[in-house]
Amino acid sequence: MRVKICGITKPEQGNAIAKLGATALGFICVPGSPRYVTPQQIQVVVNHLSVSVDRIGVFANTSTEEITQIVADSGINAVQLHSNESPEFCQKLRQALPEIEIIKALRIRTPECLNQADSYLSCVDTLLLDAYHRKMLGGTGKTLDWQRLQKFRPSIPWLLAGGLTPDNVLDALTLLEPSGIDLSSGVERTPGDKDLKKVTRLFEKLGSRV
Ligand SMILES: O=C(O)c1ccccc1N[C@@H]1O[C@H](COP(=O)(O)O)[C@@H](O)[C@H]1O
Repeated sequence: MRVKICGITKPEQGNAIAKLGATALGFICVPGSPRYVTPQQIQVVVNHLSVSVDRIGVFANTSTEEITQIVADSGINAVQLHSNESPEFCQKLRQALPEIEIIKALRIRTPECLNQADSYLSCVDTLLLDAYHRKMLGGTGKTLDWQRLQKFRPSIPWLLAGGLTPDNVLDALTLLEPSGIDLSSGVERTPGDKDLKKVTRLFEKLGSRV
């Protein structure tokens, strides 16, 4: 199972988290987020890594040109689209960046929102489900109603996000079988400052599932 730890801002924390077992690190490329990092800051974290992990840039309604530039400048190898990006936009991005994994996040406000997934299946590599928040795009700490996701079985891989913590992750995984999980605020002290004790506890809880 993939384990993405998102909102990395510090090189030593990124490397420690990768060594603890994360398969992906996430970098917030959304100005205004307390976890925002520049392409140059991402590059420093990437250069500091002593183990191989995916490096996922998180974007919100950013142009294909800007994403392409940030990919070139930062060393990320996957792009997570976390706002209202259309399937047409995803298709355009795929043409611009054929080698880069495209992850489309769906922020689930009502059970009907899950139906949106169908229109992205042919133009992205991976889906991600996050909880909807009226004022914040992500990193909210809000959980989804996992019971209601039990019928969500898309034909492409998907990641479960939204308010996961070392304490609740096994409850989620008892109900669901995502291809991976994504945690941010549940393993930090303050936004952008990861708590390595919480990350260690996460991997202890996950055990052989990783
Ligand atoms: O974390 C942010 O600040 C952020 C900003 C804009 C878009 C997405 C963001 N984070 C994403 O939020 C989810 C889960 O967060 P949490 O575990 O509930 O705190 C994750 O996919 C992040 O990539």
